[in-house]
This record gives sequence, C-alpha cells and structure tokens, in this order.
Amino acid sequence: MKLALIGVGQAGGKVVDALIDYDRRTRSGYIVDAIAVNTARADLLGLEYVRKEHQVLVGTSRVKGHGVGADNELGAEVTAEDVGDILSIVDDFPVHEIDAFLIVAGLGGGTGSGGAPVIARELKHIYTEPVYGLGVLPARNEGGIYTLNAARSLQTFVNEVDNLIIFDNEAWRRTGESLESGYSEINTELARRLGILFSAGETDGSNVVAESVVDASEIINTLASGGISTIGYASAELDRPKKGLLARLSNGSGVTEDDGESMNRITSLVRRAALGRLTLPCEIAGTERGLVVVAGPPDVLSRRGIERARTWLEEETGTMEIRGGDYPVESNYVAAVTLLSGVYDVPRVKELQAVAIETQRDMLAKRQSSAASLEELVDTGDDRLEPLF
Ligand SMILES: Nc1nc2c(ncn2[C@@H]2O[C@H](COP(=O)(O)OP(=O)(O)OP(=O)(O)O)[C@@H](O)[C@H]2O)c(=O)[nH]1
Repeated sequence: MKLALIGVGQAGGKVVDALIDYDRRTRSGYIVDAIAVNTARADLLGLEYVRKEHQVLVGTSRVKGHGVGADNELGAEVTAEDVGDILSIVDDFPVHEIDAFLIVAGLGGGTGSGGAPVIARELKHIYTEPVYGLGVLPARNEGGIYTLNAARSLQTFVNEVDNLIIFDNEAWRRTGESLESGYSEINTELARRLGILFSAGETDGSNVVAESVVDASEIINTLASGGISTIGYASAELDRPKKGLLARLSNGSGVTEDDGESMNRITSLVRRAALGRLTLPCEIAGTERGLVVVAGPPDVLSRRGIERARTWLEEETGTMEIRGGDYPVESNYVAAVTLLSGVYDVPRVKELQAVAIETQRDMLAKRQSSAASLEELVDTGDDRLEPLF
C-alpha cells in the first residue's frame, strides 16, 4: 500500500524520518513522498530523510520559528493560517500512486497535537483517498498539560481522520530511563511494525509472489471501521544458514521444513503479536476489525497456519472481520503483525480523559480562585472534553 506521509511537530517529524529510514533500508517502497511541518526551525534542522523542500515552517509571523510551547490552540491556529504552504507541496505529489495519506504527530505537545487535525480536515476536503492518523500519546510523567493536550487532540484528531493508529509512549518507556534516550529505539519499533504492515503486497520486482496477497484494499477495509487502532508484532529467528539457495529451499539440513512446523510457528507468533505488547495496550475482545500479516521466506509461510491464526484471532476478538495474508521476503526471520482496528476497550484512553478533566479543573480553580465554588466552575467551564467512546 502506497502512502504519502505528513509529520507534524517534533515527534511527527522524527517518526516520519524513522519510517523513511526503514523503508529505504528494507527496500519496502511503501512511502511515495513525505512532508515535515513544524513551528520550530530547530526541530526541522534535525531531520535526516525528509527533503529540505518538503520541510514547512508554519506560524513564522506569530512565533518566529521558536515553536508554540505546548500551546495546542496556537498550534492549530498557525497551521490553519499557513496550511496553503503544505497543500501546495501535496499538490505536486503523484496522487494517482497514493493509496492513502498518513499524518503523524505527538499528541501531547502544541504543534503536532493542534496542527495534525487541521491538516487532516483539509486533506479530506480535497482528496478522495483515505486520510489516516498516527498519534503518539505522552508518557504519564510528562505532566498535566501534555495529558490535557493529548486528551483534547485525540478527540479532535479521531473525528477528522478515517482511522487513528495510536502509539502510547507510556507502554514503551523503560523504567529508570529518560523518555528521550529511548525515542530512537521506540521509533525503530514503530517503523518496523508499520513497515511490515503497509509494505505487504508491494512487490520489490522479484518474482516471489504472495499466496494470499494483502493488497491495499484489505488494509483500507480493515481501517474502515474508523475509531482507533493498535498494532502487535512478534518474530522468530529461523534455524538455517543466512544466505544462499539452500537457505531459501530448506531448513539448513537439506530437508524442506514440514508444514506442521511452519503452521505451529505461525499460530504461536500471531498469538504473541496479538496478546503481547501492542502499540496501544487494550482488551482485544473489544475490536471491530483485524488484519494478520505474516512475513518471512516463502517456504515457511504456511497458508494453513495463517488460516488457523486468523480463525484464532476471530475467536479472541469476537469479530468475523479478520483478514489475513502472507508477505514473502528474503529473511532469516518470520514475523507476524496484527492490526486491531476500531478497538473500544482501552483503559489508557479512559485514564487520559480522567486526568485531563482533573487538570482542567485545577487550572480553572487557579485562574478563577476568587469566583464561586469549584463545582460551579466545572459546570460552566470548558465543554470540549466529552467522553470519547
Ligand atoms: N515516540 C516518540 N515520541 C516523541 C518523540 N519526540 C517527542 N515525542 C513525544 O511527543 C509529544 C509531543 O512533543 P513534540 O512533538 O516535541 O511537540 P510539538 O508537536 O513539536 O509541539 P511544541 O514543541 O509544543 O511546539 C511528547 O509527549 C513527547 O514525549 C519521538 O521521537 N518519538
């Protein structure tokens, strides 16, 4: 599936950079082109793979290239004022090659959290291709304003896009380590999951063809549930020589692996992917649609294994809408990616909302401490925070 990427804010730009890096290293070829948008000049300077001509500094007349300092209303305003600069770059993209847009942003800051929904709205207005979001949630220790921004942006962003894939920094933060030092590892993990998912079905010119192809329409149909999505991943190394004809034809002993072994490996990988660490932890029983992609050397991609894993996921999630396919690649690993779309039993989202409401209450109380009681303030206060689901 071919995507055009738009990274908004610092996290958005860095994640897009990591996605392009993965796409190039693995020659996946699912990214058609990319744009990075920011209010801070310094953040754009740090990007390696997004072309300079596709780096857009918005809001210069208001914030002079210094960022919006976690003010996401300002982030939304300045992006809306300069959105023409972004759209004119998209206008030059080969849109006939693009299956969908993916807008990437950290939802806790100001630029990405405010700007991403604005760009999504404009793209949906102009183009018929689906517009997806990839939103990064802040870790718990990032503070109240980040949580408040994320809760508000989540609600706005999810309404503007066709589906919002979520990555929760909290679930991926290593205890005792600062979040910043882990970003590169986190972004690589994200790039691997999205890379396998979106490049399945894209041919690299080799003559290896998938038995059951995961084409763009399978992914689009899965994401058509709307709402929010989460992605699981698991891999296993194969016990065989790394290169050469023998590696492709056999398990290293000169004997082709039997289907039972491949089948068991695949079912166990799909279980680990769906029940292990998801980009957004959730109860998988609350899922509307799903997709399983199994990547690896063609001789171990057991069709029966994928079918059995798909049936297992249908039982676990309680939905009959689970699609599945294989992705043949030259590798010494077999990997499973599970996309769970339209998940609705997500404790982190509920928690985020509760903390945001509390933060908002504190802010109102501080601002209007001489006014009536706190109860009255909350009753008459900001009404943008309604329950998400
Ligand atoms: N996963 C991941 N998260 C990041 C990365 N960089 C920042 N974040 C997170 O993204 C959130 C928003 O931060 P930024 O993207 O820096 O904010 P911004 O959109 O540029 O907005 P302002 O700096 O306020 O103008 C925070 O919760 C960070 O933890 C990154 O490289 N990877």
